[in-house]
Amino acid sequence: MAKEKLYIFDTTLRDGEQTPGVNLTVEEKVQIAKQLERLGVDVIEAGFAVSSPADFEAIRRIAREVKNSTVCSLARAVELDIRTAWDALKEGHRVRIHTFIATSDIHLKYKLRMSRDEALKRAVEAVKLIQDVSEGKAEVEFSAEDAGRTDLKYLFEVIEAVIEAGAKVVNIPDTVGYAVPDEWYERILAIKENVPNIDRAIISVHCHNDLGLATANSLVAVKAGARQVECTINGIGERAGNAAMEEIVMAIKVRSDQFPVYTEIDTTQIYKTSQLVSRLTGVMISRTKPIVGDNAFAHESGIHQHGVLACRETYEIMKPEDIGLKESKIVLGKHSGRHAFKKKLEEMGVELSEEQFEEAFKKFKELASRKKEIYDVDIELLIENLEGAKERLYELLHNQAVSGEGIIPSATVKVKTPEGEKLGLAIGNGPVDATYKAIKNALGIGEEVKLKDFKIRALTAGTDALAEVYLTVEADGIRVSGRGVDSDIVKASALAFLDVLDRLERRKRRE
Ligand SMILES: CC(=O)SCCNC(=O)CCNC(=O)[C@H](O)C(C)(C)COP(=O)(O)OP(=O)(O)OC[C@H]1O[C@@H](n2cnc3c(N)ncnc32)[C@H](O)[C@@H]1OP(=O)(O)O
Ligand SMILES: CC(C)C(=O)C(=O)O
Ligand SMILES: [Mg+2]
Repeated sequence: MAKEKLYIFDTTLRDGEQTPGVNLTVEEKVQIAKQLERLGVDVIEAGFAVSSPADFEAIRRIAREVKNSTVCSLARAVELDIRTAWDALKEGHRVRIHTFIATSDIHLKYKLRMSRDEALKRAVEAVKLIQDVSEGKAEVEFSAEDAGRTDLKYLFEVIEAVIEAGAKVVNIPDTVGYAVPDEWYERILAIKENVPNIDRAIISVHCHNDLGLATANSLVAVKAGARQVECTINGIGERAGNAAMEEIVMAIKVRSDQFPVYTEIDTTQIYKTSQLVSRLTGVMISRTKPIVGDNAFAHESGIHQHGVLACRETYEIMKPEDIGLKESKIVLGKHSGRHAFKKKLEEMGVELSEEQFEEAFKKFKELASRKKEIYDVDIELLIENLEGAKERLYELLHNQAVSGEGIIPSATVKVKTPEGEKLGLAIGNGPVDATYKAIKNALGIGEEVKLKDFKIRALTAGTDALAEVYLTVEADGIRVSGRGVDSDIVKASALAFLDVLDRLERRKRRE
């Protein structure tokens, strides 16, 4: 059977922004909206126009600047909300007003203080008003807030009435994340089977994650007939958040055998979008978050690493490239085995006899039992110790860096090399940058050595702490890491850079 399209309605900029502690500027919202457009979402809910001048302006800008996704504003079943939403959207390409009213008895009684009949009437009036105010130019979506806890028969009546009034999308929210999958499937199926005019509208769902079931509930709803899902990037949103878009989209892609639908999301944009949203909202992504967490494509245990090295699919159900990541990670740690360790040595260009290898592996396991993260440089050091101490090619004889308010940062270094002492001078973006440039000048190194990673951490507490700098550079396709320790951060950085250059030179000679 031919698959049907599942519309992806992104509410990162509306429900996602309701995450406590999140407040995006207009510029940030526009930046995220453009990335959502590149990702290929069908609808961007850009905000709630009446709620603040900033939201109004963000919706107005997004409606004007986004061409390939429908832009939407939320509006209560209130005339001012609807008129304000239309004012914000009217210059847009394809726009939608999403109006809502709560339909559960608990919301009607305590929050809205309305009867069921009154709420139904307000819903119908709101749907009609959107069409009048926008002269039919805005698409109409209606949500029955707290539909998960609404009396089913009354819910059928509300949905039938709003469709009759002109709603083209009827959204069924599990506002408080109370539903469980079997029950939610039955509810959506019941709507499909009992609302007489349901074929004139798209059924949508909007699931919250209070019980960790938002993705599961969204997916069963699709099986029951929903053809729009509302979701957010990284699952951010009110309380425990909304259904995470990346999870829904990848579940439908990876398990296409299970779903009668496809999406038009460019999944290779997922990782980039997730990082952008995390950076701008300040909501960190848990390492174990499905799809986009740091560990989603990382393997630390020996048995898994062995499997993945032999055939990726043994432990990976999707490709990192599918979400826009370059590759999966083999992380060395205390659970790693010989296969992964050997692979790492190969990548580092290290060749060992069988005996040396066993010795190195033993030392690696000892180190990994004490240390949380094992960097390449830790392994380099381990191998060096195995082979006996080597004389260094470069030695830092002198370094001086000047920086401060109103001063152009500059540095001088003197380095002992096999060819004699070399002096370097440079200015830079800061004392460390100037020092690196000075070292490059002293050693005659150009742009071919590229800095790939720079980590600094305090080894001890207090302002006199020892600083440890870890550095990775790439040159001529070779990646090398180095380390430097000193109580002076600039000197620790210089030592790490010379360490890395030393290893790079040895590596080149070895190869
Ligand atoms: C489930 C959801 O996520 S719904 C969306 C939630 N998002 C937000 O609330 C964020 C933006 N909200 C806001 O900026 C403000 O709440 C505003 C501007 C919308 C309203 O502010 P205020 O007028 O000060 O009202 P307040 O927020 O205190 O109370 C909500 C009012 O809206 C009414 N209301 C709530 N939902 C609806 C609805 N769907 N249709 C009509 N009226 C509604 C409430 O009954 C209450 O009315 P009352 O003032 O007559 O008692
Ligand atoms: C406005 C509606 C759709 C909502 O966010 C909810 O019910 O959770
Ligand atoms: Mg919500």
